[in-house]
Amino acid sequence: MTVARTRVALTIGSSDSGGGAGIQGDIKAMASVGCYAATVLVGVTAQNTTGVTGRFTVPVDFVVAQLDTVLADIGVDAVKVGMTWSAAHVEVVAQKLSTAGVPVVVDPVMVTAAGASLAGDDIVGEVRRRLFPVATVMTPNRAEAELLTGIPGAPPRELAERLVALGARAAVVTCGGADGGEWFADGAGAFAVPRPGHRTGAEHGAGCAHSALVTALLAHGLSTRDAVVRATELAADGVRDGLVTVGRGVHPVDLLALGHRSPPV
Ligand SMILES: Nc1ncnc2c1ncn2[C@@H]1O[C@H](COP(=O)(O)OP(=O)(O)OP(=O)(O)O)[C@@H](O)[C@H]1O
Ligand SMILES: Cc1ncc(COP(=O)(O)O)c(N)n1
Repeated sequence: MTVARTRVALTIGSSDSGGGAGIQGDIKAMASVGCYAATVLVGVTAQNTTGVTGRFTVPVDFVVAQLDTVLADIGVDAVKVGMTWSAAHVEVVAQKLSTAGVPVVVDPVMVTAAGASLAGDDIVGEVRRRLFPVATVMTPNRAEAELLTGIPGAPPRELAERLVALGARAAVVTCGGADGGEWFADGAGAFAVPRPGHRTGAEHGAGCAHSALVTALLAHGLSTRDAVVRATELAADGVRDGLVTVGRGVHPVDLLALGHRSPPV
C-alpha cells in the first residue's frame, strides 16, 4: 500500500495567547485544509480579543535554530511569514527563505483586526528590501499596504499593483469588513477577488487564516491565483462561522466548525 505524502506548511510568526490569530490561528487554518503545520516562533504576545497587552521577542539566533531544525528533518512545501516584529528578524528570515525553493507567502502583520500595532518602527523598509524579493505573494490588509507602498488612501487595486511594481511577484490587498473590496495583482494583470460579507463581529484571526490558507493551498500545488481565490472564500466562511461566545472584543474566526459540533457526551 502506498501512503500519500503529507503536505507540510511552515508558519514563521508570533503566538497569540488568545488562540485566535498568529501561530495558533495558522495551525488551525492549515489543518482545516489537510496540511501539517510546522511552526517557528519569532515572538509571543499577551493578547485577547480586545487587544495586545505585552510582547516578548525570541532572540534572532533561536529563530534561526528553530528554522534550521525544522528544515533539516521535516522539510516544507510552502512557508508563511507572519508577525516578525523587528528588522533584524526580517533580515535573517528573508536570507534563509531566499534558498528554500518553495512558495513563500508574506503577511506583513503590522495592525491587528482590533487596531493594535504589531510592528517595530524600523520594519517597513526592511520588509520592502528583504521580503518583497522572496515573496511568491504578499497578503497585507489595506492599512499595511498603504504603509508598505507609502500611498495612503489609495484604492486596493492601485495598492496591489504598486506592491508588484515594488518587487513582489504577486499581491492581494485584503479589506476586512462586510463590504470587502480585495484586489489581486501579479505580472499578468489585476482582478477583484469576490467574497461574501458577514456581520458576525468574528474577524479576529481572519487575516492570519487567509494567508495561512493561501500557504497551505500552495503546499497542495494550487496556482497562486487559485490559492488566493479559494483562501478568500474559506476565510470568509471562518468569519461567518465565527465563535461569537468567545471573548468580549473582536471574536475569533472558526475554520474547524467547532461552533457547529455537537458536544462529545
Ligand atoms: N466581515 C467579513 N466577512 C467576510 N469575510 C471576511 C470579513 N472580514 C474578513 N474576512 C475574510 O478575511 C480575509 C482577511 O481580512 P482582513 O483584511 O480583515 O485581514 P487582517 O486581519 O486585517 O489582515 P492581516 O493579517 O494582513 O493583518 C478577507 O480576505 C476575507 O476573506
Ligand atoms: C501574534 C499575532 N499575529 C498576527 C495577528 C493578526 O491578527 P488578524 O488576523 O486578526 O489580523 C495577531 N493579532 N497576533
